[in-house]
Amino acid sequence: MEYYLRCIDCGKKYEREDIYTCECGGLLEVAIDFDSVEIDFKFDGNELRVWKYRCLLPVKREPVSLKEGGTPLYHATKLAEELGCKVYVKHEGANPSGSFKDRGMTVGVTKAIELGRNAVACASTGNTSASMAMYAAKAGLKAYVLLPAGKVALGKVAQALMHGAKVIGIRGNFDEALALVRKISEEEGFYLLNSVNPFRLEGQKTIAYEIVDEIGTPDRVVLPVGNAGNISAIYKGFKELKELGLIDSIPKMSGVQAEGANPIYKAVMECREDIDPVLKPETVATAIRIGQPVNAKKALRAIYESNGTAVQVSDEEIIRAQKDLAAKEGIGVEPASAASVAGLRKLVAEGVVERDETVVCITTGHLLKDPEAVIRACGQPIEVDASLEAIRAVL
Ligand SMILES: Cc1ncc(COP(=O)(O)O)c(C=O)c1O
Ligand SMILES: N[C@@H](CCOP(=O)(O)O)C(=O)O
Repeated sequence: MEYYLRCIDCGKKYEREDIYTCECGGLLEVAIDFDSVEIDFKFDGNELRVWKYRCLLPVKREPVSLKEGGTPLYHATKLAEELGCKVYVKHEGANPSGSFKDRGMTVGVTKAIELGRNAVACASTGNTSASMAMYAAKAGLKAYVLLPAGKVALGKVAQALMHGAKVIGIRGNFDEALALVRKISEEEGFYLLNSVNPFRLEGQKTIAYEIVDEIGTPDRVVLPVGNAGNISAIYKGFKELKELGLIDSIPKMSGVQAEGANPIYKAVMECREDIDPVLKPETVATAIRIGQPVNAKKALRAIYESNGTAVQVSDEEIIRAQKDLAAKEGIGVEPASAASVAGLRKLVAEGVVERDETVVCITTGHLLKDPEAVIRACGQPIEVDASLEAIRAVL
């Protein structure tokens, strides 16, 4: 498969692969030469995993893989009953490190090795660091992580530490950490694995491929938006399938943000092509506590070109959706992931989603990522004396 990097703003093409942005400052995307592609997979719902679609992934060597992808797509019957549309939940929390980031990291870390790098780096609200540390460990690379100190869920910090990353908390927010890691990576020659890296997003586009593989093209995909890489990647995946003649339509890409971290939502409401940063983002969904999404332009194009939309939800709505997914559908997700269902509820209430639509909500991370949020939402377990009487009294 032939491909090159192309600037989404000025269109400049690059054969070299060791860059993240264009000379003009624009974001880069991997442009595939479709005439050179030989499709060697079937959409038959079988053997789902990222590397099933290798003929559409821009790597040349054997991938660094931990068997990512192939995540369950649940028919959420109780939510469907409540909302009056057909609802599926694609649970990305079932990936090896517990989030969708693994799809990106398997490609990104493979590219790091192709480019001869021995160290990778990222800024993170948690999941990117957990995933990068895991894949760096598998590949034998050094891993450096910058986190907003005290603002990352404990499960994610634990993963990054245990997989051997050097974890540095900064007294600042995620957006500041990202600006710093971009500079330090350039100075030190670290391979940057945030979603500004176009190769990482290539792995994440396989979410679209897997959805089509299992149920065909849905009418709408609803997902949480933070740094805005995932919505851009999934849209790219659907768009490629359409350009290859493998599907006829593209789902309406619908992004959900927390009220306290909502730059994409605000831009969509004002029909703008770029954002005004939110300088002090705040939400219980720490994974999407991001005020200046690096992929804003790509995400806004994905939303407009697919006739999608954006919606904002409150922290209370997020926690209610998290509890409902867990208690009514048996799907355990972290708060940011539940934003997808909270957002779908709002879109149905506002009449944006039509009753006969087939909707896929992406739940991006596992419940166990953020145990402290669970205790805040559900309280501590009851403690009683070790006797049957005491137990019966609280049943
Ligand atoms: C669990 C979870 N959900 C959603 C997001 C948002 O994804 P994106 O940054 O690609 O918009 C992130 C991280 O960014 C995340 O960790
Ligand atoms: N939620 C993210 C934030 C960083 O996003 P990225 O996609 O640019 O790596 C995280 O898990 O750190």
